[in-house]
Amino acid sequence: MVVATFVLWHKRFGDAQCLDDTIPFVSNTYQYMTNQKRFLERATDALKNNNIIKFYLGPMTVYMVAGTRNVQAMFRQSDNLSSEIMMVHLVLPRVYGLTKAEVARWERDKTGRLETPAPGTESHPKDQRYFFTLEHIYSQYLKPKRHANLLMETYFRSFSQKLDMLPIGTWVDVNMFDLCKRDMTQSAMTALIGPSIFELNPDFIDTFWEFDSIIVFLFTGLPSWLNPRPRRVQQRYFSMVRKYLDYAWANFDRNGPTATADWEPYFGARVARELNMWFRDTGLCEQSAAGFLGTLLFAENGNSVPIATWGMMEIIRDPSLFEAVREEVIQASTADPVTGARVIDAQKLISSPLLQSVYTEILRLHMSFNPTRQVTKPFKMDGYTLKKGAMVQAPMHVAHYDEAVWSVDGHSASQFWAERHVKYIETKDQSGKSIRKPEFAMAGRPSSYFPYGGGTSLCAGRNFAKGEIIMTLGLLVSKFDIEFVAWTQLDGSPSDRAAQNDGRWAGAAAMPPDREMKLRWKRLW
Ligand code: HEM
Repeated sequence: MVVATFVLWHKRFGDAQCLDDTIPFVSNTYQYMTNQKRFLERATDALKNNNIIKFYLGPMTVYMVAGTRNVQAMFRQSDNLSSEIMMVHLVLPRVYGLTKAEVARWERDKTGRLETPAPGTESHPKDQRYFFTLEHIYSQYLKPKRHANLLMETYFRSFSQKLDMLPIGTWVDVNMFDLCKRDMTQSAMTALIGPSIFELNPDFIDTFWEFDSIIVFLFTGLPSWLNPRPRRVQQRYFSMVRKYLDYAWANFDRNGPTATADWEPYFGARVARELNMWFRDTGLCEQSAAGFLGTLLFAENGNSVPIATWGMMEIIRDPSLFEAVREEVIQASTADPVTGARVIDAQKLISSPLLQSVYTEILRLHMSFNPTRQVTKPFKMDGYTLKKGAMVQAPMHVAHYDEAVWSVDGHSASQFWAERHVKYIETKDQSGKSIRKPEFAMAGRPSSYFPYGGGTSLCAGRNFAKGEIIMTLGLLVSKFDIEFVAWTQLDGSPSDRAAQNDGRWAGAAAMPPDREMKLRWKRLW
């Protein structure tokens, strides 16, 4: 009764409840920047009693929201919330490394991402509508199924070729996470930007994963004198991308027949080429173009690779799941009667119920990103007035682990359960015999599941990512007999437990496994 009266009083008079802050304005800020995992645990507890809480990040007010209506409101297109301001103030200068003058050009663009400029901005020059043009290139050349499928095919060809170099019938020791980090990443990058970046920079993959490990620090904006490593790694990584761009421009013929090809070796897929041509035409300096492209490579691999690794780890540790997944691959493929080599029907595999369920589970449990918007006009959410200038975040971790939404039949929300999203339908086969047919059906509310974010900044690569992840799982499970050997620390030393989410990535991206899985495998075809 007392709590209810307190909540009603707060709603009636305005502001959301504050998250405890031992030293006001300092403790929460420090924990948010240095231990996001613990911060999110505290926020999750607080959000159990209230669908909106408030805290301060330095001088900035931040609202964290949960619950169907609030999450939907946050992703809805509206004049009250913007994702562009954050991009201008945090992402472009800190992560992409754009110069001040370039950031200022993006800042002047208030027209939004939609085709029709935001009201009152109609006179802004069309060739300076940067957010819209970026969105337009993704909408034309990355999001559509046709382009996502082309990327997936190139990825799959390259990844298969790497596996085909292993001898047939011989047991080989493998570290699962390490293999995905190397071979998936190289194949996905080749599909997106072509192969030359690896020829020009032999240690590009290692540098990329080093960049992946410091990107959170770039976001938080800790000054370089306090922590110089992130900036150093960023510069080293972007100069490798820059070297690649210089080479690609020196060899690519913009007026030649490959300028509009689906894929060519210098710039790779059409989306990467269109982006690079636009960077050049719009006067973005070479180092900033490298920042853009380097960050796109992070978007492409920083989530897909750890997520696919989790998928393999779950499948390998459960032999009956391994067999069931292999059976689905057999159903979705044809085999050469002599060599046993399989031709997998990608579209059929991607719509297989069990694999889709596994894919949904691993994204639910391991993706942890806080989609963020900034309040441009005060407005009401869940009875509270959100102040202009404040940030609003919907931490997906809170929604994805909500027991009330995801817990079923004794399988708690925090547990991986491969069949959580499979429903069995009673039907009849051709002979009229009753059969139970599995179908994919999301077990919880869609508004409690948003691994790809939502609204206008919904992940542009999600169609490619889904195909890439499911095809990787299907290929590995059908191509190899696999035996689990041991869990180890990431440096190879023994571990007394299985992998868990590495909390250093909490709130920022997919949380990778904090342990390696050692295994033996034997190629079958
Ligand atoms: C498991 C895989 C992936 C996950 C979970 C994922 C998730 C996300 C999330 C959460 C966002 C931010 C959305 C927001 O701010 O509301 C995002 C943005 C983005 N992602 Fe992905 N992503 C994945 C794979 C990919 C791939 C393979 C690509 C391909 C290049 C890609 C390209 C992008 C781009 C370009 C954006 C920026 C979109 C924009 O601001 O308009 N992502 N992704």
